[in-house]
Amino acid sequence: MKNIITAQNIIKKFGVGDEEQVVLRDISLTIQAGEFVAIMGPSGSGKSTLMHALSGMDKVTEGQVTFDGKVLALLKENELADLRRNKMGFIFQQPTLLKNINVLDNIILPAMRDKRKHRSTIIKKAQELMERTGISGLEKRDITQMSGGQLQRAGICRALLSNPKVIFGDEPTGALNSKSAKEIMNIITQINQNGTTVMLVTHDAQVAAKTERILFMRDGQIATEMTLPRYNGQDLHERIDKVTAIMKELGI
Ligand SMILES: Nc1ncnc2c1ncn2[C@@H]1O[C@H](COP(=O)(O)OP(=O)(O)OP(=O)(O)O)[C@@H](O)[C@H]1O
Repeated sequence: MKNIITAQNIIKKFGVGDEEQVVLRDISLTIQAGEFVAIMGPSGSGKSTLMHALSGMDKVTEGQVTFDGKVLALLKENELADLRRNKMGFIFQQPTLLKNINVLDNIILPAMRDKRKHRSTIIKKAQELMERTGISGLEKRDITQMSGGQLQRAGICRALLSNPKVIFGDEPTGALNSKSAKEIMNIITQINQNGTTVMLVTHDAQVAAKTERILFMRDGQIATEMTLPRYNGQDLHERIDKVTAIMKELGI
């Protein structure tokens, strides 16, 4: 398997002087292409900061992050923006969609910045993704008339449009009811099973239990990690029990 992300001794500090706070404390890790990873840990332990560092959304204070063979700190701003647009997809708790344009236009908006691609090719791909995520037919819908689950599906379509190598999700099911959360997790699992590397920050043991590798953070470090076999729809309760046992052990 190929390494897609490598972090070497990364440290992230915020603030200066008396205000300085060390949020990531010397983290080294490797993510291989195709992995399905969850990051868990108490509030403030540095989960989102770690994801921001690995995706180049934020710079590290010390250490080095390599993404798909490229050292992020050595890239120019426009190269980093290109890398993020073409090789990474982001799913947030609530997708940031624009209210004055319809669903399809929201989905294709970031991809339209790539002048090498034709609008018709982008629309065709967007429609395929809408079909795959169960929102086909809603192309012209105003986003104020969509449910939370439908909006998240649109956010996923937008994230997948560039065929990213890695999908980063920060609490992607955090704002959804349990039925929608389950459906969105099924879609994300499918994305991973089709070969895309997926990394999710989550507080939810049910979500983490469907992944294959869980990094447990505490106080800016990876306290421990566990691996699980690929989830095949069976034994979810056993998997959740394993996750919660470690959370308990770590006092998370
Ligand atoms: N831009 C920033 N400037 C200053 N401090 C920050 C910034 N981003 C995060 N922090 C601080 O870093 C620490 C870790 O934050 P982070 O969001 O990574 O934690 P988390 O584990 O994702 O928490 P949660 O589960 O609550 O989202 C917190 O104390 C937070 O206040």
